[in-house]
Amino acid sequence: MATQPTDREAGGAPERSPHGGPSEDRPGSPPVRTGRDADRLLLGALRHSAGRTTAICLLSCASAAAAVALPAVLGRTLDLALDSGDGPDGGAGLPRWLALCALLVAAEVLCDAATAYLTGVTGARSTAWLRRRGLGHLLSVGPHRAARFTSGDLVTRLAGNAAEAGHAPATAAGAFAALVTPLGALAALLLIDPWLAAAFCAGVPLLVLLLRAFARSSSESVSHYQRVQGRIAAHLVEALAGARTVAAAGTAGRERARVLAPLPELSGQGRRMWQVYGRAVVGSGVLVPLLTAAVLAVGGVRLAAGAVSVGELLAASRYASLAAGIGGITTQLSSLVRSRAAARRAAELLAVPPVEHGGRSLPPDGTGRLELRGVTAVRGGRTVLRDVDLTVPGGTTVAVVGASGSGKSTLAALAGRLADPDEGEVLLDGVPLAGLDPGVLRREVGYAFERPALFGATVGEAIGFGPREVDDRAVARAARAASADVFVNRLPAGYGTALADAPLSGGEFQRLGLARAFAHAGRLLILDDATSSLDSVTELQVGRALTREVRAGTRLLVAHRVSSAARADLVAWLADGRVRAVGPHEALWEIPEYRAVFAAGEADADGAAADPAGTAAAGEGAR
Ligand SMILES: Nc1ncnc2c1ncn2[C@@H]1O[C@H](COP(=O)(O)OP(=O)(O)OP(=O)(O)O)[C@@H](O)[C@H]1O
Repeated sequence: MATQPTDREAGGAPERSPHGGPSEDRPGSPPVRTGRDADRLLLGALRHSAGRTTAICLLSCASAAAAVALPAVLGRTLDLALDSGDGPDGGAGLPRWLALCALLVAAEVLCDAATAYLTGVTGARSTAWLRRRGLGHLLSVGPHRAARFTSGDLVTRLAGNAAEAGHAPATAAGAFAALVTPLGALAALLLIDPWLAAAFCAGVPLLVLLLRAFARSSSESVSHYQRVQGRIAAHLVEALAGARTVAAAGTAGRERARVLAPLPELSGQGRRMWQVYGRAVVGSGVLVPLLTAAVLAVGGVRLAAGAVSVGELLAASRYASLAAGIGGITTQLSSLVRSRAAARRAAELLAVPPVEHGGRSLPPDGTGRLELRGVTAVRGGRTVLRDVDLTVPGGTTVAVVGASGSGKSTLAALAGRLADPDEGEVLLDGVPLAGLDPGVLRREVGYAFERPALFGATVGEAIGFGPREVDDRAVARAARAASADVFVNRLPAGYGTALADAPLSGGEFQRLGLARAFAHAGRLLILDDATSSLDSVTELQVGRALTREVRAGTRLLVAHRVSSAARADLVAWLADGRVRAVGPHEALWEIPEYRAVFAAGEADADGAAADPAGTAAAGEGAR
């Protein structure tokens, strides 16, 4: 058995990395250049939202310009108001300057509101773009390669990490604009009086050092934090998938401890992040008032010397705070650091190479001849199948048998290209599967699994779900062949019953999976342990219907029961990573080791062993 239901359903024998991240020891693993890949991904997101990002930039710059102009206009207004007491014309133009002040305040507020709206929209759209790309890529790499990530880790990457990375374009635009205000304020200080600008600039190197240290330490702890989050999510998904086993074993406490084991590490990294952030905020919090005070002190001296007016001093004090606002860029920087770390995790997913397909078709008159030539498959560093040669003539049914763990599911996955062999090739009607057009491949090769995943809103849709459209009659026919029609008709709305409202037993679930495979049967149908939950009578009925009522073609059945092997035209017996023998069941039955394969699996081994033709099928024990 493969490690967990989803792997089994995917038909692959995925390799797991013990730490839940990408497996680095896999042969053929891509080199993960995630730093550069992350930047490329963020640039892609930026290009995707170029229009909105530019608008954010322009609006933020307009708001910054209004903020920078306001102190000068206020200063001028103050000077005019002070002058108005000196003579009858002293206050001329004051109302206009007051109106300009009001206009600038209104412009700043409106620009900020529009920026906030666009920032939200851009973040959401970029996140959606990243998620679509990630999900599309994940589906294109195939179940075997995707299995290097655990489900929980994938959810974290596609949900949380994509959202964090998706905010990068808007944050970058905001950060750029956040520089405009301090730089504009510095320029204004320079214009009012160069000494004021010089007083401010004396403290700038300290501010730069502070920001650099922050960016470095923050990046490291944020990456670590996100990795630990992914690990917790992976454990949680495993625990939820195994909830029944955990409850039955009474190990809920132990499971909770396992899921939450990385929590102290997460909390440590969280504290470190806050410490780094806190240090930066305190640093800039101390530096900013000091800079403002220095500018004001120099401004006071210059006022006394008559080099600046009272209004200009008022403007200078405001410009000093605006220029010191460069320290506030820590917030944007922190957000960008998080986005980049998150983009790195999303880029790891995108670095997995997609399955490459050819564009070839199959000969129209092909019968479904399947050939495995020199096929080797390595799983977890162990060679599960070694140099396997197997030919299944078109239109025949071959049962693949062997002890548990002998590689039956691995072979079934390779036969329909749910995974590629590490060496050798698989051909269908003479065409290598790797060269086939993906549409042709999925139309002509069908699968049913031990634990199928059902998609669609209703039971009927779940059966009809597949590479081609099937009408209601075909759905009903397939359900009949899979012995599913009786229980489906008993459901409140028959085939129209919502899947969520259909209480299904394991065997009924399996029969819906079989019905789906039958409805879409192409020239090769692979049933990987897909009847294991059926009682012997139903299994016999399904076996017969498969020959008579489903589109004729080649069948490859992973079988554990004597009766399944006995009904097949040929049996391929796997042992020690090789095909030990291929032949009719009756002929193989003469070999004691072959009989022993079933003796271990059959509850009524004695009866079964004495019945090579499997005619005691109705009495054989379910596995
Ligand atoms: N992801 C994986 N990492 C490491 N080893 C794996 C992985 N998947 C499968 N294997 C190993 O490959 C071997 C073959 O697995 P496979 O599922 O093909 O066996 P099987 O014959 O179908 O077994 P069963 O009859 O129990 O279902 C097993 O020893 C299994 O432990």
